Amino acid sequence: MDSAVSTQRPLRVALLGAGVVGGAVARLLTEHASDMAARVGAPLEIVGIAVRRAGRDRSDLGIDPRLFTTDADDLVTRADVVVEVIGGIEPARSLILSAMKHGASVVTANKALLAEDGPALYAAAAEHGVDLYYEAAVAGAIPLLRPLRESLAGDDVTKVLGIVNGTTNYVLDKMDTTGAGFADAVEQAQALGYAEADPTADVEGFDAAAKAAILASLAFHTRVSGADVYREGITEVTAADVAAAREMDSVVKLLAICERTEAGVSVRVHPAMIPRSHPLAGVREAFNAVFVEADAAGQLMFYGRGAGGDPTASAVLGDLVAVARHRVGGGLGPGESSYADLPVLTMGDALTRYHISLDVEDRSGVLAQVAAAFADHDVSIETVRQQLVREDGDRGHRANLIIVTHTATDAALSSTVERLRTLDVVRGVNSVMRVEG
Ligand SMILES: NC(=O)c1ccc[n+]([C@@H]2O[C@H](COP(=O)([O-])OP(=O)(O)OC[C@H]3O[C@@H](n4cnc5c(N)ncnc54)[C@H](O)[C@@H]3O)[C@@H](O)[C@H]2O)c1
Ligand SMILES: N[C@@H](CCO)C(=O)O
Ligand code: NA
Repeated sequence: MDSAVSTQRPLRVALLGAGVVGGAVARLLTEHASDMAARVGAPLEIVGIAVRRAGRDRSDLGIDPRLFTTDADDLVTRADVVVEVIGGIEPARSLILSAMKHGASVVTANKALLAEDGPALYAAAAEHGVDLYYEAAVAGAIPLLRPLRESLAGDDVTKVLGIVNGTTNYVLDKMDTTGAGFADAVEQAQALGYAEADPTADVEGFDAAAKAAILASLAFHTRVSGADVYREGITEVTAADVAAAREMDSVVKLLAICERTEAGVSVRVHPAMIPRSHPLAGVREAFNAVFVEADAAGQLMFYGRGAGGDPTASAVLGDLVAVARHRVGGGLGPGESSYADLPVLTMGDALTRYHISLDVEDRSGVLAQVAAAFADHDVSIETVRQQLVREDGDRGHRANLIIVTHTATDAALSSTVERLRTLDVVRGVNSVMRVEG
């Protein structure tokens, strides 16, 4: 340790939560204490770790057991930096606000809270002159928020598109490659520490929607909350959808899509087919990948581990070093930037493409009726493929019709599907999936 470090008073770090992420943060912070001190310019001293249950054996973390406390309210009043890795809205929000009020900078991995109440946290940070950093909240270990918030601050971001939930990517990957069932794959993701405490947040797309809100807010200098994000999870993705994608030489991925258009910003999370040749199709297991498009920079791609204890702790510790440096050398990181205040569009206005697989009667005039449903909604068809399926009793042959559209508004596309469902000649809608890439 250099002499400058040893003469600085230690910075007091309070850790809230010792679960998957908190445990990894505590262990790595202890193992790398002298390097961290050299990088910060002062030693980092853990003054306490708030846990829900005292007395549990946590000897694997290599932490003095006397540091564990169940009194988080007290702990946040006696720290220079508070690291919140409890998750959820309360008591995380009250603890963060109290920490700031008592002068502490905050590092958090809590996307749910940021997407629900980010502006209030930013306002409190500004009021009390402290930092709020949260790189771990989106795409875990991948440096993504700092590039958006700082490196690209001089550019105009037009689109952010990516896979930001490791659990669902793991599940879809296992369903595609090993034929694993949905429940088994979710259980494996939980055992590996990828899933949220309640995996509903992952599989229903809430986790990805929270991340999309954070990404859109930073990318477009506009407040976007989790509630503004159109959301569909993966629980409705069927084996038929995965098979339909395979037929198209495509895969199904849960995508987060943030776009700036003439009219405003569109932010959505839903499963979509992407061609196997697309770089996002090659993102396997619990990995994350995010494309960013900016006017001057062009296309950028970020790839890495988006979940798991150590990868997430890497991002938390990077933030901890950044805010601790500010404590030593003065200054603050950037606060909220929402000056652009662009309108957030509804899903109906989003521009997308659909892949639709229909079972139809195979006789004259059927294609014309189907085509008319598209034309009536001003949706242009890109390709149509027909396969004979089998005899269907007295009703003659049945065929499988696979239609891929050109780009249209989601409102026009979904109305088209509604119309198709009402046609007598359409015997069943096998699969409807948006297409990206
Ligand atoms: N696991 C990941 O891969 C990952 C990745 C990125 C971000 N995150 C985020 O990190 C945060 C923590 O996630 P995790 O996976 O470590 O969850 P976890 O459930 O493993 O850990 C949370 C811990 O907080 C404790 N806790 C709950 N309420 C508490 C309270 N009032 N006081 C003290 N402790 C309390 C729980 O007992 C638990 O041990 C969440 O916000 C999550 O969204 C997780
Ligand atoms: N549950 C989240 C953790 C990372 O935020 C995921 O699976 O991606
Ligand atoms: Na990150």
